[in-house]
Formats: sequence, C-alpha cells, structure tokens
Amino acid sequence: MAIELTDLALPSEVLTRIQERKQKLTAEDEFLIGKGGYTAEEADILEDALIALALGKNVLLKGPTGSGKTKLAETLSYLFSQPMHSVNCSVDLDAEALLGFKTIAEKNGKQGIEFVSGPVINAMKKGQLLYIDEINMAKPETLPILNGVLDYRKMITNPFTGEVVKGKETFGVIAAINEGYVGTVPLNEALKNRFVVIDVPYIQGESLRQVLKTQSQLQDEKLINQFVQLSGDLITQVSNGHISEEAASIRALLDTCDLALYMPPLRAIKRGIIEKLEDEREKAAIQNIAETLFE
Ligand SMILES: Nc1ncnc2c1ncn2[C@@H]1O[C@H](COP(=O)(O)OP(=O)(O)OP(=O)(O)O)[C@@H](O)[C@H]1O
Repeated sequence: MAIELTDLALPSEVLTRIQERKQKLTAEDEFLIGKGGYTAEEADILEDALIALALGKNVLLKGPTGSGKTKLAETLSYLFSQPMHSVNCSVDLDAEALLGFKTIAEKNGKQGIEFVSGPVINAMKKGQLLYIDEINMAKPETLPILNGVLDYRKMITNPFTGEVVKGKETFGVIAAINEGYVGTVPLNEALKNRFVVIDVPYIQGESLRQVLKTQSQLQDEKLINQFVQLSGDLITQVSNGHISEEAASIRALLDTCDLALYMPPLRAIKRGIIEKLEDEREKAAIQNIAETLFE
C-alpha cells in the first residue's frame, strides 16, 4: 500500500507548507511526478526528508546501490505532488547537461540561436524538484557551478545566456550518493555542507517482505520468507566485513526472486547475486549461506 502524507507523523506547520506548494500542473508536469512506493523500515526517513524539503533545505540521500534512493526520491515527488527533473551524473557530466544548451532553431521563417533549458533551469524556474542521481560520479570541477543554486540564494547566472535565474520558492533539490562505490569521488565538503543528509540503508524484515511481494513476480510465501532470511544473513555478513555491501542489494534480490519463479532458488541466487561479485571468497561465503537456507 502506498504511503500517504496522512500515514506520517508530520507537524501541522510542515503539512501546511506541503499543501501550499501544490501547483497547477500541465500534462507534461503530471508525467514527471513520481509514482511513490518507497517502503520505509523507519518512518523517520520519509518524515525527515519531507520536513527538510518543506523547509526549503536540500536533501542528500546516502546509501549503497539498490537501497531505494531513487524510489525514495520518487516517493517524495509523489507526496509533494511535485514534478521531478532528473540528472544522472557521470564523469562526462558537463554544464550543458545540467543547465541546457544552445541550438539553431527556425522562428517565423528565420534561423536563430535558441537556448534549450536543462533540468536545473527548468526545476528552478518552475519551482519544482531537481533530482541529482549519483552526484559523486560527476567530476569535482563540474559541480561548483551548482553552489549558488544549492545555498540560500537559489540562484545561478546561466553561463550560456547571461541570464540570472532565481529558483522559485518551491524549488527543491534531492541528490543521491553511493559512497565508496567504484568510480565515485568523495563529495566536496562545501557541496556536502549544503545538504541535509539522510541515510538510506537496505530494508530488512517485514518491510522487505512487503517490497518483494509487491515488486517481484514471486508470490510463494515460503520462498519469499526464505529470501528475506537470506537478505538478513547477507546484511549480517556485510556488517562483519565478510562480504561487500552491494551483495545485499534489494535490486539484486528482486531480480533473484523473479528468476526463482522459473529456476531453482540456488541457481537464481547464483545468477542474481553471486556472479555479480569478483572476490572468490565472498562468492563462496554467499553460496554457503544460500545452501543452508535452500537445501
Ligand atoms: N525501501 C524500498 N522500498 C521500495 N522499493 C525498494 C526499496 N529499496 C529498494 N527498492 C527497489 O529496489 C530497486 C532498486 O531501487 P533504486 O533504484 O531506488 O535504488 P538506488 O538506491 O537508487 O540504487 P543506485 O544507487 O544503484 O542508483 C527498485 O526496483 C526499487 O523499487
């Protein structure tokens, strides 16, 4: 069941602020609103993110791969009924991908140069949400361009047009990082300082069971419970430092559950979880855990 604002313990002032942000939306805007569906083990993850955004703060979701950061961002967009403009960071990310680009366009039979605005400018001007995924994948020299956007000024001088753009009151930023992951760089302190940080760990137990039931095709209760147990055991091994964190990814577990509809669970675990890892000892450790649960 999708979480609604009324399910959360939010101060009335925050609820009022959220209501006040509601805008008249075009069909295109509606398309950009997230579908919701994040299942929280602790409601305070959602509550704190909502409070921070309602107060005009930027939110940084920090957690391992496949822990539901994007799902959480989509759920925030859903709960705010606010469209979300997304940027996916990579080493190739440049100012154009963030702000937009100039192009030649025809207007009234005449050719001219036109600026096509990108996600940052769109979200600022429309007063909507901006989601910057894998922000620590970007080259450190690209991101300072956002410093003014992310502090109280909510402002940027568009280097392509010279226009000074001021973010509307309801403009908000959610970013996600996956710390320590290959290809990432530690987030610059000045940048990190501009965010309220929310940890997004892998969910476990009953909330995980709900996610597997609603998002995987597997419906066999016994098998689902065994996969929840497997995930719990993997997380214990992660905290003991025996296997790497991504082995417990919920994304990988969902793939594994889907495969287990059509093949024996041990084979599904091999394809969905074990083969993704490089280290032979880690692979053997997970194989052992799986064998004790599924044979
Ligand atoms: N707490 C959760 N509630 C609902 N769905 C979840 C949750 N955790 C993980 N998922 C599911 O797991 C999959 C991966 O989630 P998502 O893409 O949001 O992860 P992520 O943290 O953004 O990953 P990455 O860092 O690799 O981008 C999705 O199918 C998502 O629906």
